[in-house]
Amino acid sequence: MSSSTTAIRRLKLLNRTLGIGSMKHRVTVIGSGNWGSAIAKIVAENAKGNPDVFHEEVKMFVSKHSGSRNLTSIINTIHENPKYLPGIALPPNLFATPSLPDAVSEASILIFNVPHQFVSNICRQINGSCLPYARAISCIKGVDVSPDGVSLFSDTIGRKLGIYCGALSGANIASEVAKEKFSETTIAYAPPEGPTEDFPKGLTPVPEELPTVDHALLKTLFHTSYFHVRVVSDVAGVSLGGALKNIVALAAGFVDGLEWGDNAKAAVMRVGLLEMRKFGKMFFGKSCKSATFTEESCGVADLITSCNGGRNHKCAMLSVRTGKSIETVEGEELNGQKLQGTITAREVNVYLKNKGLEHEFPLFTAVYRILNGETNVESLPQLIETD
Ligand SMILES: NC(=O)C1=CN([C@@H]2O[C@H](COP(=O)(O)OP(=O)(O)OC[C@H]3O[C@@H](n4cnc5c(N)ncnc54)[C@H](O)[C@@H]3O)[C@@H](O)[C@H]2O)C=CC1
Ligand SMILES: O=C(CO)COP(=O)(O)O
Repeated sequence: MSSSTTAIRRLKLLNRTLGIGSMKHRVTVIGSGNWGSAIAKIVAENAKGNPDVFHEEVKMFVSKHSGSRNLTSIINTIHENPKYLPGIALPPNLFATPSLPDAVSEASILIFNVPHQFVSNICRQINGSCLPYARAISCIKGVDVSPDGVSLFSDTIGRKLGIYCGALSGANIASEVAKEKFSETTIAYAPPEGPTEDFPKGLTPVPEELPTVDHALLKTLFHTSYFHVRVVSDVAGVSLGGALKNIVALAAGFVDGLEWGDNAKAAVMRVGLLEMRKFGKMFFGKSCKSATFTEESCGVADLITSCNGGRNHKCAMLSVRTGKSIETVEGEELNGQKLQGTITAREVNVYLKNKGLEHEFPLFTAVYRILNGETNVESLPQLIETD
């Protein structure tokens, strides 16, 4: 490095330290549902608390499909999201906007937090509006499956927008986090250093005037005294844990619906955890670490919380108890919130069937067949029985 480059760097460092001419990150949350609003609350609080790194104003995109007229102006007036996160005060520095271009055009950090079935459409609407050097985090629990391929939503978002996207997932029932009850989460962030298949020219660098987006900065943005963040590099493990546990949570709900007791539920959770890990190993190879499923919040901890207090578990249980379809229960019970497990079970099954691998994942396959009316919940034990 030449002496003049070193001098400029020193000057920038000094300026940054003194707050002169330094740039700050602008943060936007894309999504305003149950988890979208809870995460927006946290990052808005942390943005305000770290004025040297972040602009105080955090934007939150509110879809016109939110099912509540004027939700944007209601949120901005009463600083609460009465549709998706009622009773929780949102910070006044969080600004809701119904416009995606307005939400993303100046943001250097984008946080994606919408039900996974809406991601492709949202990316299509964003394309071309976001900063080329923006960095993103996906809080989405789902996988992007087509008959011949399975992708992480972090990769899908990154590829569609031409920016790097990491992932956040953990044992995080939104209503508990929003009430500031203690929980942990896992963030995975590992941007490539050189050219890759998705980024043949490499990533557009974050301007030097902006604070580096690294593990420490992400912790500053998401960590609180009640929401403990661990940052790792296994994006596949973090994303798959959150997506696949939703299928297992449906199985746990079915079992609870039959009142088969805790041993039965523990059995489907054990088998489910093994299938989650096997899916990661089989389709994501070395980029997915076994330890992520057992050591991080995004793995076994999320499985436990979701199989007890999650929406997938609740709707599956009520479906068995009432004899109503799970889609009917979802419509009646969730006030517009969306299940991810039912869609994921079907998407994963299309992929496994196409590969001739349904038999390798008997629990995932059984859940799909129960949802599809091809078998009944009472058959679960024999469907997951091994030799
Ligand atoms: N709620 C929770 O406890 C947690 C949820 N997650 C994950 O976070 C992601 C987002 O979930 P939530 O915020 O809970 O969403 P939600 O289940 O509350 O769904 C409502 C959201 O969907 C949006 N929406 C509805 N119809 C739409 C459409 N046609 N186009 C675009 N958007 C539409 C609404 O605007 C709103 O943002 C999901 O992948 C979920 O699995 C992760 C951890 C906890
Ligand atoms: O992911 C969750 C908790 O970590 C919430 O799961 P549900 O979508 O089943 O409510």
